[in-house]
Amino acid sequence: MIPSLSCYKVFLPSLHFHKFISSKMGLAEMNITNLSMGVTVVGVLVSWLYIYRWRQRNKIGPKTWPFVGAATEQLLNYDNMHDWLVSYLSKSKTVEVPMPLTHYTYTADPANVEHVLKTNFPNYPKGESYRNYMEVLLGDGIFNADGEMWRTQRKTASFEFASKNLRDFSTVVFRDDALKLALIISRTAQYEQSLDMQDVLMRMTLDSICKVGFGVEIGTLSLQMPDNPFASAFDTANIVVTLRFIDPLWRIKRFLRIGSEALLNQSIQTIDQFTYSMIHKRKTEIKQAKASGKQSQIKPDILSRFVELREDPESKLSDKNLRDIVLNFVIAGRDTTAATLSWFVYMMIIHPHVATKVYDELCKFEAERAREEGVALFHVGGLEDIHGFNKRVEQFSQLLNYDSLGRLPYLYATITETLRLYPAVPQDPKGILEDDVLPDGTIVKKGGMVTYVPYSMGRMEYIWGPDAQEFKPERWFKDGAFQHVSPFKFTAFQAGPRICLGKDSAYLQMKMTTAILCRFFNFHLVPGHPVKYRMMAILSMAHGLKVTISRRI
Ligand code: HEM
Repeated sequence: MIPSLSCYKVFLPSLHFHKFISSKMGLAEMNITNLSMGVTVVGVLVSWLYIYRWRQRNKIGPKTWPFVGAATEQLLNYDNMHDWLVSYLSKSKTVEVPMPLTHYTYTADPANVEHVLKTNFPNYPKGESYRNYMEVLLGDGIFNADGEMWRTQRKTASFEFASKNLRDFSTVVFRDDALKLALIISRTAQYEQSLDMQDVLMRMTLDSICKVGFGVEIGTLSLQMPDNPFASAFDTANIVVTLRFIDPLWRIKRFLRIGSEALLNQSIQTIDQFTYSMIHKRKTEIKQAKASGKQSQIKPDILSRFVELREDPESKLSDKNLRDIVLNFVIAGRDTTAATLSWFVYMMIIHPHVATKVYDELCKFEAERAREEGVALFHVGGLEDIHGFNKRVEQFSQLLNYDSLGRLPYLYATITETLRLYPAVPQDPKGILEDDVLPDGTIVKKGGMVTYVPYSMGRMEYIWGPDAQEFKPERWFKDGAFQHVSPFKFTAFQAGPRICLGKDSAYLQMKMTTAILCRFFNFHLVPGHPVKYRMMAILSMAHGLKVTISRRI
């Protein structure tokens, strides 16, 4: 306790001196009073904070601080966020993460996931927050749309995706691009060089989706590995919009056009330039084809189909709508597939016994298919016979088509197992329109967000059993046959009315590519290369996947 200074005044002899001293003493008294008040306030604050945190001692999920909620903990764990969530969700199937202006609920409970994605689907749209974060990139495209706008796009796109024309066209595109990739890899092996597999896979899927989506060959997958401004801008935009989810200052940065938001602005300009030029090119080609009566020359790509739809008087599609549609498909089809393929290759590297089983299945398949087609397989005169080797790769690729690829169950299971542990969309947030109670009793409030977490779900023992964290394609088989599981348990493609529209197309490309890669190559990680995910909407590798390669016959 601090004593009051006034008790010393009685000892002072002269009034003048007294006044002088007492004025000085008054100041000191004030300072000490202030100090004592300050100490009291700090004391109260510290006690309050202590009680605030103490009351959360039994809480499962991140502990919060007043005003900022769990934002600090989430920011501190940002680079590791998926595993940070695994640590909480393994203790509780649902965790609450209060944030400054909103409230996040993360769940790995299949019953909750079914409720959100299907049973009470209308209550869980993408939501305003998601829309605000992503609009700059996705616009009004299917990924970012809700309600009627989503329903219309979904209907049209589902119809297009079901078309045999598009499937046949995609098969050819995927085969050509996988073959191109194989020849680049073969050359890398020949010269004993290293290669960033994620980079080449991103190039391959970008080329493919641009061909399937816009009908245009952009040629980023080539031996010269050309820089592509669209691809770099696209990656940057993806990273920055993901950062918005946890950066409370993003709106200010956007307003001031500084930092990450300035970078985003620049990237969007590059993306738009590229996309609008594609749209104009395709429109001109279609106009010319129609004017010369050569409708059959109109390509079966997605953009052409939507440009044609635009001519329907009922359709109100503007250039901006077309831009949003195609960009959404690029986002949907490019990074997801390339990221999955990268994790697949990594799984083959660290699980060589699985790579051997995949290889054995492919060799058997090759022999069977060659017999069926009545073709003699090229004889390769040893690993030095580069020409013969490349010819054999090409010949093998011709044996692959939509139907024959369906006869590789172990390969299919290996891709699926990769997606279980490394889902391309690791967490998927939904808005909340009205207060609701999830099946496990968690109350969710209007305006917050509920996120199902495929990355965590794939690792939960309460879903997959004690070996949940192991990479084991065999888990997908029962009595020798592949067993599909509930999409509310294996959530890599989402589930319910908004289930991924490109699932079959993605599997087609992944099977085509991995069949060629695993049949003819072994991959080895460059020593010391770190493999770690990067925090963005898609689960890609932060440092790429540097490998050396050996050929196998
Ligand atoms: C391994 C590859 C893929 C994975 C793991 C995957 C996963 C997903 C997921 C999780 C969603 C829901 C996203 C959300 O709620 O925002 C989704 C939606 C979607 N995907 Fe895929 N996807 C893949 C490949 C593709 C491909 C190749 C295409 C088409 C070219 C595609 C087209 C779509 C579309 C159009 C939607 C939006 C559906 C809607 O909102 O109604 N996806 N995908």
